[in-house]
Amino acid sequence: MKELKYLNKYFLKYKGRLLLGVFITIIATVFKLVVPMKVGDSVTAVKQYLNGEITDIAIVKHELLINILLLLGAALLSAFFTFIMRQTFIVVSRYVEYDLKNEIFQHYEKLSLGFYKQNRTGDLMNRISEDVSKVRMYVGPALMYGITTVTLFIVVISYMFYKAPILTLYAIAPLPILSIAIYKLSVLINQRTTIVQQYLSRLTTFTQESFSGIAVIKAYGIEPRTNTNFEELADGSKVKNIDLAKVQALFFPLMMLLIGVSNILVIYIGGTRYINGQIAEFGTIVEFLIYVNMLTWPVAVVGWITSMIQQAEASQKRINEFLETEPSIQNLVEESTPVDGNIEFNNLSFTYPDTGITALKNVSFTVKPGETLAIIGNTGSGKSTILELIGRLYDVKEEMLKIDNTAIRDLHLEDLRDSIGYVPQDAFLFSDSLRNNIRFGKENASDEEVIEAAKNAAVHKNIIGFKNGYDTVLGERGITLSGGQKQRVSIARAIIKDPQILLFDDCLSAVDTETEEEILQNLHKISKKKTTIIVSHRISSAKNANKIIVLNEGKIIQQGTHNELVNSEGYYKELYAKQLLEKEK
Ligand SMILES: Nc1ncnc2c1ncn2[C@@H]1O[C@H](COP(=O)(O)OP(=O)(O)OP(=O)(O)O)[C@@H](O)[C@H]1O
Repeated sequence: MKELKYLNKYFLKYKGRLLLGVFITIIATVFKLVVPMKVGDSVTAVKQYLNGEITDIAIVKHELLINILLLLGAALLSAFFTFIMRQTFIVVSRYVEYDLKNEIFQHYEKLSLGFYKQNRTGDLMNRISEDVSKVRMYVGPALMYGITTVTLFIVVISYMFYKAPILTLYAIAPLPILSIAIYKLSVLINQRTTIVQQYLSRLTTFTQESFSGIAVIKAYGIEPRTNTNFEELADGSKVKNIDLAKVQALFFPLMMLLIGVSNILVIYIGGTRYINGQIAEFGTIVEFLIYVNMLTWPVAVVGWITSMIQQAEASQKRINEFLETEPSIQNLVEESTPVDGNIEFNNLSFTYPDTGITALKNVSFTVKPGETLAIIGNTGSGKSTILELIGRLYDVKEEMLKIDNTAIRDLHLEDLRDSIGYVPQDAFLFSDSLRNNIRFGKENASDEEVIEAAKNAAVHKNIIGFKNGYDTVLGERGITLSGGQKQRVSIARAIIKDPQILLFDDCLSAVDTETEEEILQNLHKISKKKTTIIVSHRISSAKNANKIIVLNEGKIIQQGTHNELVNSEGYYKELYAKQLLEKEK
């Protein structure tokens, strides 16, 4: 229960509703008690008439009528209060589920990129959906049935002892066995359910990947292999589901068996004691039979509740693990720190904490507002890492990276990120309209602004060519757009933000050279007072930059302007010659 203590704050938040729930549960239970009482009284009255203890049939009829009315009233009231009881506990559990999901999601969003690299997306999703659902079972049904059971036990068993103590002992004797058996069965059911869920999630992942990668599957003609793999997984899932069904099938027969034993004991012991005169009223036996049946479900529920709590504890532990994870990148300043965009790398070396790969070694350069820096280099030479550090996705030593002469960690994190327009290498578009995908950079942007940004990113013509224009909804991961179109929508998103620093990570790789030229010219116009960094493999993207640095294995091996670099021996000149040759071919 240690982990579940985390939920106490929610119990406190909804204490009013919960207390009302407890109160209503008690009332509903008391009304439930009236039903067997009145059935017992009715049977006793009939028996007394048959024995000749009551001679006037009118008296018996009158008592039966009163009993029926009371019975009906009590049953209706009990049903009504049971309905209200569900409205309190189950509704609270839904509120808690909602709060907890929001809390987890908001916490996820605060966590640093490293966290997402270390944990699989499926796992993150499972904790926010599956685990929260299991925790809800503790807050809702487990609590509700727990309170109902305790109330019913106290009220019914006390009354039974009051009526016939010895008979009560016999009647309730099999109930603990039932509770333990149901508990054991529930544990088994849970174990098998977990396995079934694991199979299901493997099947879902496989199916999702197959559909996402359908183009590759078709191109390689591996549909038969994919079908076989699916069949194997589905077969495994089927076997585990059958295993689960077998133990589930035991649940009700086991319950019936033990109720049967209790009933036999009540009839036998009750009958014997009535004959011996140890029980005064015949109706007591009938009354007890109803009580035993009334108690059976709550007793079975004890086992179920126990396993529900165990599962919730395990789930809450997994949730707490993430909730207790602190974001490795934290905002350290209170006051607002507007950013001008003077970027300074000072002998910066950086090693990725998770892999230990040293991506940058003694890198130094400066870029000022109004300037464009181009970074050229082989794959894996550390170009993207430079951009990630400017966005403070990772921390470095204070003196190594400054913006506006202030260590990057001394800038307000929100101000820093607000001042950056970042276009990643792998353009990610949401399954939404093109307009909203561009607006993502500026939520309240007008249609004119969206069009202007799209024009600057040289994608406007493509967009208006679509039947629905800016309202074209993109499929999952923007599959309706070509690679180059996706890159340009992603550029438009950064442009519309109108940030002080623009970071382009090899985002023109999929556009032809003419379009590249058009975009670069537009960028030149709009970034007159901004700091721009363009990462590229192409000389054409870099040539007009104020400064170019060439990276190799994390080190700057050349720097200068295009003219300076083409006139000195080295990587840049060779690349230029190679790309010029390719263009002429
Ligand atoms: N998130 C990460 N965690 C650990 N190592 C990383 C991470 N990102 C990059 N690296 C490693 O750091 C090195 C530099 O990578 P980086 O992405 O900066 O290169 P790049 O020059 O941008 O390459 P490309 O042109 O292929 O995009 C590589 O060896 C890479 O494997």
